[in-house]
Amino acid sequence: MSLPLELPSEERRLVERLIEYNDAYRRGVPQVNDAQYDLLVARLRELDPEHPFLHRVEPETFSGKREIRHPVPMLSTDKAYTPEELERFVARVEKEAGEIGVSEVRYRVTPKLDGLAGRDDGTVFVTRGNGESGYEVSSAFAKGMIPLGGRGRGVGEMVILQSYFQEHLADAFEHPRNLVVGIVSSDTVNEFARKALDDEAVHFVPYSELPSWEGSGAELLARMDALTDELSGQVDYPLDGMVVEVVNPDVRSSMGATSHHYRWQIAVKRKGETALTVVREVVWQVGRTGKVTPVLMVEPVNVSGATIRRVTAHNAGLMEKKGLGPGAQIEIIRSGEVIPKVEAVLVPAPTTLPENCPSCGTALVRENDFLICGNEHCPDQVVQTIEHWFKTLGNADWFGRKTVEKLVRSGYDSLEKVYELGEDEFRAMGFGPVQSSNLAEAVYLSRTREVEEWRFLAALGIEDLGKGDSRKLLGQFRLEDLPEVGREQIEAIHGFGAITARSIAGGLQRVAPTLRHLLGLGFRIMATGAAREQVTDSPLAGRHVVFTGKMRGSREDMQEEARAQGALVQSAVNSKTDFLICGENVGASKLAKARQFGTAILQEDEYLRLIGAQGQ
Ligand SMILES: NC(=O)c1ccc[n+]([C@@H]2O[C@H](COP(=O)([O-])OP(=O)(O)OC[C@H]3O[C@@H](n4cnc5c(N)ncnc54)[C@H](O)[C@@H]3O)[C@@H](O)[C@H]2O)c1
Ligand SMILES: [Zn+2]
Repeated sequence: MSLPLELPSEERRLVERLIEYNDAYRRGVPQVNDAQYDLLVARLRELDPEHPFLHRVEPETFSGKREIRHPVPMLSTDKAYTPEELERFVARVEKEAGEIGVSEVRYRVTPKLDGLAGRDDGTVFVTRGNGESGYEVSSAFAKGMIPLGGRGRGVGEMVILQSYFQEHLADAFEHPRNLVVGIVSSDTVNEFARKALDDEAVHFVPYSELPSWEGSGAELLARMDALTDELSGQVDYPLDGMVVEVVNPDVRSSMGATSHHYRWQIAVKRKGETALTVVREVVWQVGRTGKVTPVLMVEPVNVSGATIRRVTAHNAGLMEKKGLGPGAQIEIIRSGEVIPKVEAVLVPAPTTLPENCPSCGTALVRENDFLICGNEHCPDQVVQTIEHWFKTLGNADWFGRKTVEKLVRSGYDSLEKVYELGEDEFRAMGFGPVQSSNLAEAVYLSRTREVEEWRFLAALGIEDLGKGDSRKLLGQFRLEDLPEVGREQIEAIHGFGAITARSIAGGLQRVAPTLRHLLGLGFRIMATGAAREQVTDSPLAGRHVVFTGKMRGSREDMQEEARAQGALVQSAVNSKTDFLICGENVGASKLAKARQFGTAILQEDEYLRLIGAQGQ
């Protein structure tokens, strides 16, 4: 067992962040977009090309599901972002083929589906997991996922029809993958997912069912762009490039695999595809913090396999400067995200800015490039605040956009009011009996399940105060003291500039009554803040710990002490658990689980010595 006693370095922080982002992404609640994530991965490769994180499949974990080993590993893919990188791949293949005496190598190209990978052997259906073993999600078919071509067709991808997503779900979900993950990972499915399943829009597509092209390396290199267009046009699923692979079995087996990808396979990604279109109409939307921003409704156009109707244009200033009014001809770019951006304006058109808030009619105020609605009871802002709260807390599902809109329309237009809601109130608003009971349960769970202090703070949705800055702030101040913290005190913390400090201080004052009210409701908040920051040199700092069996002392006290030393105390062992601390009469299954996950197992005495050695 190696103890985490070295000082935190950029590299370690970076890896911790990557692990957290990857985990969130695999759970269907990404915290950053793919391009941002890939940048961090590139930075790690620069710092330490040999880092283990870069040489394994980025794992996904679904709790409460049976783990099943794959007969052959399900690996990630190597990536080529430029034609040169693809040329180098072909050169590597041809060299290897030459060495084993194969003169004619065939390549196959298929669209790279952007969903959740799975393997269906006809009896059980398993996710990719960590590549070696995955989680059984056979129930997905009973829920209504359609196995394309029937059961038992091997590896493939769980996806939702792209046109269906654009039409019915693009407003409620950032990415179709998040919805698919939601369907397979939890026992219940939300209202959107239920409808998508009923409408037969959620599929498991075996890779063997995909349209494909086959040819030589020279043809491949000459035609890659055209092939991408042709194949994209033949599928109605979200795509993330093309997969190029060697067909010849002998070349495949001689090239083999790394611990991360097969050497005979590569994903070809375009940096972002662009298309030309015309602005038809400008729709203004109110954001959570009152910013009123434009969405361009454009002449429908096809970009990387998806029909685009809406394009973000960021702010009022940009609308004026670039001339993005109705009739403007624009080049749009789509790089990973579902909603594309303006890349260039080829023929500008004048635009008029709205004077009143589209949601509540309040006169808008101009602040630099932005239009602001200053009404804190503005319905659109309140809806997003409540939605953001539940999404960020992440410990209770069910509060999607449609549901929250209904609450706000019924007068429950603040977090204070939402926490007064019980089953009867939900029914009175017109929710069905099952949904009412689920919603009441979710309100209860969100209050009683443990939540990290920084997450709680970030969930309040204060402008400029995301998760990272919430952590930093709580490293210096206690949550309950924050409303009294002034701009200068925030500015004094490393990493906060004058402008953000002022905006955060203002935001904290605005939410102070809500914060005090919520704290009074007795949330189970795990101190991750000021108290913990001082003990980062404890061997428990940031570690996931589970206590089990009969302890000599009180288990509650031991858990409390562990938390005080910065540990995250869990109730059950999972892949994240670092230490299992055992008292007497420990169940065999807990131990087996710990061994399976490589968790360090400590007896009570050993543990006490470990933390006791600390202060010396
Ligand atoms: N936004 C975030 O927070 C975040 C976090 C982690 C990872 N990511 C993204 O995930 C990606 C890396 O993760 P990954 O390894 O899961 O994905 P990948 O992009 O490397 O893709 C590999 C997978 O593609 C699948 N696939 C789809 N179509 C296929 C086809 N036609 N043939 C063969 N295989 C096909 C396979 O199952 C394979 O496992 C990166 O693009 C990264 O940006 C994002
Ligand atoms: Zn408003």
